[in-house]
Amino acid sequence: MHQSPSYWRPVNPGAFVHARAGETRIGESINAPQQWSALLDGIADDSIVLIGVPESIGPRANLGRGGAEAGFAAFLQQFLNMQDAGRLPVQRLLLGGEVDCRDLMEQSAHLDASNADDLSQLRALCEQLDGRVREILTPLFARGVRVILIGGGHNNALPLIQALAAAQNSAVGAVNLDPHSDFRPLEGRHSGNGFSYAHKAGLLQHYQVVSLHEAKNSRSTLDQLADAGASYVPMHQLAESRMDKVMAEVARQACDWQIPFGIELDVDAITGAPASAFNYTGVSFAQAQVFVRRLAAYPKARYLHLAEAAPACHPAGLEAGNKACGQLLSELVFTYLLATNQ
Ligand SMILES: N=CN[C@@H](CCC(=O)O)C(=O)O
Repeated sequence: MHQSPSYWRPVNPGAFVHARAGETRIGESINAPQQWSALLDGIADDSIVLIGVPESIGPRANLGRGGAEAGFAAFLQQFLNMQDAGRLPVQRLLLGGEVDCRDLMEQSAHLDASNADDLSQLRALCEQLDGRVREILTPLFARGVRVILIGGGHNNALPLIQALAAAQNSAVGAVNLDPHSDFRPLEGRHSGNGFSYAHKAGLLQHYQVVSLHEAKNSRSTLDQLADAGASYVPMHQLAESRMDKVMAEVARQACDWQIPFGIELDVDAITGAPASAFNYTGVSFAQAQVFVRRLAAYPKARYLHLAEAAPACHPAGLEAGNKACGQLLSELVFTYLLATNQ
């Protein structure tokens, strides 16, 4: 019997499925253990465990907008109602539940990031959340599985890196598709400094950002990034290059690291994707798929982190945002499943 992490909650796929006679929806066939011990026991050699973190404390503690708390539910609503027609490798997925963020979200609800005291409290709550995410992920990585984490804010990169490093007993790497480096100062935890905290702790040995926008990062952030030995492909260079060519080189470098690494994707990198930092001039969805596909093919790529999808940030409102986030996140999960299935 394995002790369940204090803040783990199973997801009941049946609550999302609209059944239709003669069809099998993914939510009807997916393995979604309702006990932590059953989740661990259900892990096979090629399993991929999918975990959600329904929170927006990190983005708000970074002076951004809320909404990312609903990204995981939008994904589940779409993905679990898609067909399991036996053609895509969905049977490798274990729906591994979610990190319980309800009490932290409640405590954060009245906090106003424009007030200094409230901002410190938001950052303290974000640090508490780090511990919960890390506690759930560490035993999963220790079992050798790949993880897909659907946020929540990009703050959850830190506990992902901490958990992978703890399970591997080594520093790790990360490749991030993001206009922002999230290498902001160590000013208290939020969605903009997951990688700088991980670097400071000696856990992030290699870091590369793809499609970084050189006017969406401060001078001090870019200087810190350079001092850390991290590299990036500027967004303005990407516009003149073919994504598959760029990613072949990025993936070759990640492979040369010879350490486990994570695939980080902030959906605000994608043009028109609902997110706190909504982007009208980002990469196309097809380019984001190339990013995931090229990296996921490597066995040392141990996780995919889909961060910052925030349905309420869609210009046409919540309903459109749920649809958009549900479809974007589902397709990125399919892309990852296919790329890791070779
Ligand atoms: N992870 C996102 N980082 C961006 C987000 C800004 C926002 O939420 O508006 C940053 O720190 O600049």
